[in-house]
Amino acid sequence: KHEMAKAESNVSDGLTLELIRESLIRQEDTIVFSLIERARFPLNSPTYDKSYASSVPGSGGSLVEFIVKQTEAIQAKAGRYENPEEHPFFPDNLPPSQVPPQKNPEVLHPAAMSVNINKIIWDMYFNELLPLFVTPGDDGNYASTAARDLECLQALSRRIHYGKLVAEVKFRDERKDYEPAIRAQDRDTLINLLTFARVEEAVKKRVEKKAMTFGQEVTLGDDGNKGKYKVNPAIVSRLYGDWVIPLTKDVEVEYLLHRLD
Ligand SMILES: O=C(O)C(=O)C[C@]1(C(=O)O)C=C[C@@H](O)C=C1
Repeated sequence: KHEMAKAESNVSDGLTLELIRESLIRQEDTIVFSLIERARFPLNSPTYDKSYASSVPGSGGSLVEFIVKQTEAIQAKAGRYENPEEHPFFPDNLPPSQVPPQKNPEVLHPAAMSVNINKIIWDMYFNELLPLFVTPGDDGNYASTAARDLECLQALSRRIHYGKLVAEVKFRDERKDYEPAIRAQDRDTLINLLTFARVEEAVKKRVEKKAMTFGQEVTLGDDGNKGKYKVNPAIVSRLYGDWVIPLTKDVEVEYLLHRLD
């Protein structure tokens, strides 16, 4: 199947829309599982409270900011952000990679480097999404809570910034259609070109089903827990419909606008 997809593509590096969509589908598993893991804890609002962590040296903000900045610094040294699929939430003052450079194939246009919408993802996650899928309350597990938040943020960020690869392959496949719109810097036409409404509907239905499947209570014996899920499947579908897909499309448009620079 993969070989066929490759053969159909005129692209030398084997990048095809079909392969990229397979990766997006696989990443749905990671996102749904990371939400389930976060939902084990209640909101735990001190995790996000600037006064709670103010005595932690170098936190400069909340406990979650401290965990994310420190983790990103370690991962930067290990070469994580040399990979074009990874984007830091706090790109300023990250230490350089200390591992030998990897030979990542140059798939994307160099302008891709400047597209990072993690600030928007951060605000969406904490202000809109989190209150929808965790229970209110406080069990004191703030460090674990922050670690789970980081996993959700990284999974969402990777998926949304995959829009760069999606856009690149669409551009190569339909250059004649995309070039005039890019020259005219015409966002509306670009959005129309890159939108597949039926694919979006399928994505939303599939993530809802994954939330039901992965988030069910597994018991031996009676089915007293039937219909109870660890994360509300309707909210996972809404996460995709309201945020993940629109933000992926924003990344696609931003990337395409600079594709001919
Ligand atoms: O699969 C694509 O073609 C994408 O561009 C990805 C995606 C998505 O975010 O799931 C975004 C826009 C399309 O309308 C369909 C799906």
